[in-house]
Amino acid sequence: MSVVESLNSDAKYELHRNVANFQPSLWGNYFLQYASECMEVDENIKAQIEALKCDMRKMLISESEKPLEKVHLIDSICRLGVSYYFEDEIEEILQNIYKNNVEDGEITFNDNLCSLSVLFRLLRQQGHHVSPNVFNKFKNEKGEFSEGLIKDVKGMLSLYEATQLMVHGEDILEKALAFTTTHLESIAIQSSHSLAMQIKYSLRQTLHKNLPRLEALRFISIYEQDPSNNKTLLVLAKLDFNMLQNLHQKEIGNICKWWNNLDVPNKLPYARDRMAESYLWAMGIYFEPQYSTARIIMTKIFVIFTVVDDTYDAYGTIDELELFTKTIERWDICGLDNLPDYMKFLYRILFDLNKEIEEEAIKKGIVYALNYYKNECIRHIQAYMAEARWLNNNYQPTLEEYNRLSTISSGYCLVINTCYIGMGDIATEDIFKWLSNKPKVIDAAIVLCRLMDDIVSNEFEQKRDHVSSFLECYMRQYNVSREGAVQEGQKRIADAWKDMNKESLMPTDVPRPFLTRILNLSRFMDVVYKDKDNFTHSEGEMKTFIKALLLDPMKI
Ligand SMILES: CC(C)=CCC/C(C)=C/COP(=O)(O)OP(=O)(O)O
Repeated sequence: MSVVESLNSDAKYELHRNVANFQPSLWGNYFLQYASECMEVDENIKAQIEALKCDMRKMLISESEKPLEKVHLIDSICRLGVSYYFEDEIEEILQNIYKNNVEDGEITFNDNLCSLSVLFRLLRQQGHHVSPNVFNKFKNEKGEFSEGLIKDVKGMLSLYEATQLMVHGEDILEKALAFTTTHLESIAIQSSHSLAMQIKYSLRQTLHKNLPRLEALRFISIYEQDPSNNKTLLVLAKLDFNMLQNLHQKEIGNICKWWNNLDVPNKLPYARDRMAESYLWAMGIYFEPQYSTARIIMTKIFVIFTVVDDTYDAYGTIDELELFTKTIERWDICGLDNLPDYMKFLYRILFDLNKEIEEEAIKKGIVYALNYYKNECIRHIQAYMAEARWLNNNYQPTLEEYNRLSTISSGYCLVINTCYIGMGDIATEDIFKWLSNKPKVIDAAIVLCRLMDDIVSNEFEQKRDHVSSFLECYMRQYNVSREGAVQEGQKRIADAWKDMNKESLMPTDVPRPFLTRILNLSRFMDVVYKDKDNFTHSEGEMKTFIKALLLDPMKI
């Protein structure tokens, strides 16, 4: 019996299935047109980029530029999305500034609010401990931020962006955040110039929490309008944007071909088909050319586990799910006979993905990573199963029970594990050991992911039978309103950002590229789950992001 026939026969026997009515994919096989065997970049473009990089490098290391001018240049390089070409130079320049112009954590430059805020943000971004006391000089005798600052809109905006790097206990940054938010909100309403547009954007999407590709896309158009821009840098950013877009198009094209051949949307029509959205998630983790294979594997993780999630959350019956879970625990392709056809099909897809990950780990010489991947995968599925049992038994978990399980079922432990495999042999066994001990930075990212998802998905999920989320558990346990629970969730999300910021300061537990992946995963949550679940309901902003990053080339 085919999978579709077996689905129809289920209907005849009226098995209780919990269907979620997800919208079909917006993209179908649109991306198939980009599928390509050749992943090489056009030689001519490569040469142009190389020449521009060379000029920029000379500018960066030249002695003539004043330190704060270099700080602004570095800021533009980062925001235009090309800092990955100049990592060593940027690190050295900021290191020198830190050595020469920071004493006991205090920045000794005496400059305007805008420059100091940019410098503070860049130093923190690079992991340097700098004190926010540098902003004390902008306070009045009452210890409040001086009203005179309101006229300095650029400075206010820069300070606002700098506050996003705050860690726990930084009262001055909390105050700066409240002060700048209030005033920027009113400036944005009153004013109509281009700065007002930037303010509106930043109030909704801060720089620190934005996905690097989206920031590059936006900042290129702002930088282009800036009369004092650096033309070499602007052209480099535009050419690089198109070069990356071209590579990303080929990757999503090849993934689309694989997905089409599997024919999942027809065979498992109950599940979300979010191939393009999954690619954006993977591209959010790493966009650089060297992560091409890693992006493809991560897209497959997201798109397949979305189907697995919908199988556990909605379609599968409890008996089928118990069988499926046991099959996963055996980690073997044998013994599928007991599974219904639709699950055999799903299991085979998952099995093939595991094989692909295994081959990649062997190729990269990091076979030790596989055991961690397997354990995480099984733990993740077992958490889905436990939630399905709760739902089946109408069990209402306590907040502690919910937190324990839902942080595993969020999938972020599995996602982080797999994305490290894609980083190759810099991912030593110690990195996986560190990860399996759930360090604070991982914990923070997982809590953030769980809560952001729960806050925005809650209403849609509760339309069908769905296990309690953080909101229900918190409301029950503390007898508070939904609003009160949302507020508590938001406070925990803000705390999680502070933890992540703190854990990213030197000395870090692991090299920075591993922290960048976690930061990017959290950024994806901020961009996509801020006020609705744009991954599931992908017709709005998500469609705009995909179109802007993967369809529309940049005009040079
Ligand atoms: C492994 C991962 C992260 C896969 C990504 C796909 C996915 C399950 C997204 C969240 O869906 P959801 O909002 O329905 O999730 P949940 O059921 O956990 O609330």
